[in-house]
Amino acid sequence: MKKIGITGGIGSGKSVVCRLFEVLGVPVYDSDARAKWVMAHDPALRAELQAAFGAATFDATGQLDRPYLARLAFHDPTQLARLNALVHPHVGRDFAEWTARQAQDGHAYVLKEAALLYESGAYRQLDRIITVFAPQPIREARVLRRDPHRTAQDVQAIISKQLSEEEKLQRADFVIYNDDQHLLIPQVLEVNSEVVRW
Ligand SMILES: CC(C)(COP(=O)(O)OP(=O)(O)OC[C@H]1O[C@@H](n2cnc3c(N)ncnc32)[C@H](O)[C@@H]1O)[C@@H](O)C(=O)NCCC(=O)NCCS
Ligand SMILES: Nc1ncnc2c1ncn2[C@@H]1O[C@H](COP(=O)(O)OP(=O)(O)OP(=O)(O)O)[C@@H](O)[C@H]1O
Repeated sequence: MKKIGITGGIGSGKSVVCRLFEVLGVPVYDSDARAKWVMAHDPALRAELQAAFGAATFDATGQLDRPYLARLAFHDPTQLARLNALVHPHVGRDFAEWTARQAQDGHAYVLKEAALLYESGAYRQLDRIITVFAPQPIREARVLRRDPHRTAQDVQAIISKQLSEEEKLQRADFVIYNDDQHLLIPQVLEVNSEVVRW
């Protein structure tokens, strides 16, 4: 079974594009959601996070304090590198287990959706990569609409922690343009046929 990565900067529209692939019956692994899940549920990881980032990492009810971690990680490269080093190996293992389960259902391919496929090294587990592209002003506007708690400065700080779109475009096997100029569905159908054919 082929393993295809789908990446793109914050607000590029990865999740929207993945919903279209799901309509075609393609299983999608959502790295962001799974990272959130392991951080909430894996006792060893919770202990490691608390040791690395202090008692404030979890609130009084035991929930991960995401705004606290976002302030630390998205404004300090050392803290972000520590967080990534703790979380990404868990996501890599979780993806391998998930993929093994999907293989039993006879799918031609699965998708792994992640903002950080190259940065995390996850691309090495994958056969081909799709990049979803949108220009930065459009991405910023989308994220500010979607996440009212973030400021333009927050979004720019996150963008500065991600690989440039130019590099993602250069390294991609397929590009889907989600720039308000191109239609998404025909592009998804085209990529799907190429992946199935190859
Ligand atoms: C720092 C955290 C707690 C902030 O949580 P918050 O709810 O504010 O943001 P959320 O998780 O929804 O992320 C928003 C967007 O930021 C970007 N982003 C997330 N993590 C990272 C990262 N490590 N580096 C660069 N960009 C990132 C993505 O585009 C993401 O969709 C959270 O992002 C986190 O735990 N990140 C580390 C895990 C990770 O790398 N996840 C991304 C894919 S595996
Ligand atoms: N073509 C589009 N037209 C209008 N709105 C869009 C379009 N594509 C995405 N959006 C909206 O922009 C926002 C960002 O899209 P989405 O959540 O899919 O991005 P993402 O790449 O998954 O971002 P992140 O890295 O933050 O997870 C969402 O609110 C989504 O509904």
